[in-house]
Amino acid sequence: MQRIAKFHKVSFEQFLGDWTDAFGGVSADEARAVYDGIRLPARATAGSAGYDFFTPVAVTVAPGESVKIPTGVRVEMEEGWVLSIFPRSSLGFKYRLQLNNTVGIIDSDYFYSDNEGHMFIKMTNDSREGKTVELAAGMAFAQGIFLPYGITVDDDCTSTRNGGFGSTDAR
Ligand SMILES: O=c1ccn([C@H]2C[C@H](O)[C@@H](COP(=O)(O)OP(=O)(O)OP(=O)(O)O)O2)c(=O)[nH]1
Repeated sequence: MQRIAKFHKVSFEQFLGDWTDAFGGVSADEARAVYDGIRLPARATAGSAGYDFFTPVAVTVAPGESVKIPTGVRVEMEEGWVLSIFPRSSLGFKYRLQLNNTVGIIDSDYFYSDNEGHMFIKMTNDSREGKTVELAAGMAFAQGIFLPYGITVDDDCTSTRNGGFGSTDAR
């Protein structure tokens, strides 16, 4: 097995700003308690491909609603690898819990962005049966799989990333 990456927490300052953007006014003490409880992604079994991402707080998503979760986590990867974020099958099967972007792509150079490469995961409860999703704090809600990728033989891209979510559109 190739060991090519390492998860880290973002700094508390980064987390506080992003958490406040996502959920509005929380005190620094409340945000600190959430931050201190953040668990880095982990695999459930030695044969699992996916690193489970855990909810920093309890999350309720009503049918048709979305939630953007600042994970508090960044990932350092060797060049030539990408972290792909997928739904957990169980939550998809039970609730049709979907990732808004269908699959999340975490580029290796995102780590060096001004936002420390803070990963966000946005999900929608697409239940057709009116089921509300209740995720307890610390529950695995999505999974990330490290995948190798190639580039074309005549690739001459030299630009660098700063940010995500359309940050490269201006190029
Ligand atoms: O679910 C996601 C998807 C992406 N990202 C971050 C990491 C990724 O490296 C960056 C950009 O993602 P992507 O390349 O998929 O988005 P884009 O719409 O093409 O934006 P950009 O122009 O910034 O590449 O946003 C997340 O935190 N969560």
